[in-house]
Amino acid sequence: MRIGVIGGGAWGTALAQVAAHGGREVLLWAREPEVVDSVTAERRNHLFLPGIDLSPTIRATAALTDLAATDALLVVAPAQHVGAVLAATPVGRRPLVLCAKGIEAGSRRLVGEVARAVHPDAPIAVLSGPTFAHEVARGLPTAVTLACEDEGLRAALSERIAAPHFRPYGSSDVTGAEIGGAVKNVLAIGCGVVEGAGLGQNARAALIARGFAEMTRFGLARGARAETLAGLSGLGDLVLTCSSTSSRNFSLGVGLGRGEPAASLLADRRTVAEGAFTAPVLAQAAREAGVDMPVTDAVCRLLGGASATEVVGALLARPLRDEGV
Ligand SMILES: NC(=O)c1ccc[n+]([C@@H]2O[C@H](COP(=O)([O-])OP(=O)(O)OC[C@H]3O[C@@H](n4cnc5c(N)ncnc54)[C@H](O)[C@@H]3O)[C@@H](O)[C@H]2O)c1
Ligand SMILES: O=P(O)(O)OC[C@H](O)CO
Repeated sequence: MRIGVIGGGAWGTALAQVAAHGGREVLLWAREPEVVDSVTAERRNHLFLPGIDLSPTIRATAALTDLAATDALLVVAPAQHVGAVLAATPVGRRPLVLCAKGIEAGSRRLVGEVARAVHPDAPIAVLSGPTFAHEVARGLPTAVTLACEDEGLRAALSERIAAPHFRPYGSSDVTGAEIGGAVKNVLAIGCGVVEGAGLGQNARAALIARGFAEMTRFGLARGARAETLAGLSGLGDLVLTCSSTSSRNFSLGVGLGRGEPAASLLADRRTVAEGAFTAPVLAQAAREAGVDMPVTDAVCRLLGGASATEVVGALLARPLRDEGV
């Protein structure tokens, strides 16, 4: 199976490195000409994944049409751009493995829904989990969820993507795998705020636990399975992203918690903090589904300029309730 990767950011490049394990050929499409040039000439991606020597079997291209020569595509463009990039990609009936974590603004569609609308004949899989790109690219042990309804395709993709340090666990719950990854980015911004505002580790643990409760409420309402949300792509990724400044979402929250305005934190950044785009869409989708998501609403207020003191005070002042989901 020849693998194509759409997106030469940190994660697309790290996944290309995994897929190239053992000398297997990979074609990486990057939007930035300097990425194509540096991967081709130096086996490096200075822009998005500096310091990593890439496999010589990764070939880079600036032409999406070149991906016609591959058998399966890993889609690693940011969630807000997946629709446009896929529309320009020859796909047909080839499997799309979706690796972006987010919900499309405007349409409020999960990435899988976007991909199905653009390429209805392509089978869909989702790869998601606790995966900092720089760790994966360095060969550190990592496990992910690989969700696909078709059992045979799931097994074939898992075999093809697995490497000694990179272990996919199969699931048929595509929606659950998508929702965990999208929601955890929003919650990670909240955890970053707790850190930046100096609110303590008790508050962070409470936010992770109550955030997981609202991820579960939203996921179940959208047809996800509880076991998926409690697995690598849900709780596993939530714990990772809520605990480290290696996370762009957590770091954005740290800045907000210190009182820096969202606009300046987001301006001119080359890397993506998906939660900032997903938060308002998720809040709207939750309202429409009648699902209570107070932490997500709080993150929206913080992104809109409200102070951490005011937002956290309002969260704590909500009426007392039983724990549960
Ligand atoms: N970096 C990680 O550790 C990691 C891990 C797992 C999942 N992800 C997810 O992977 C996705 C891609 O993130 P990343 O970290 O590789 O990106 P990145 O932050 O390293 O780089 C930004 C990416 O956005 C692309 N981009 C910017 N504007 C674009 C446009 N108009 N059209 C198409 N592409 C555009 C750039 O080409 C680049 O590939 C995100 O959904 C992210 O949540 C990232
Ligand atoms: O840097 P973040 O916040 O986009 O997180 C990266 C990955 O999604 C962690 O699994």
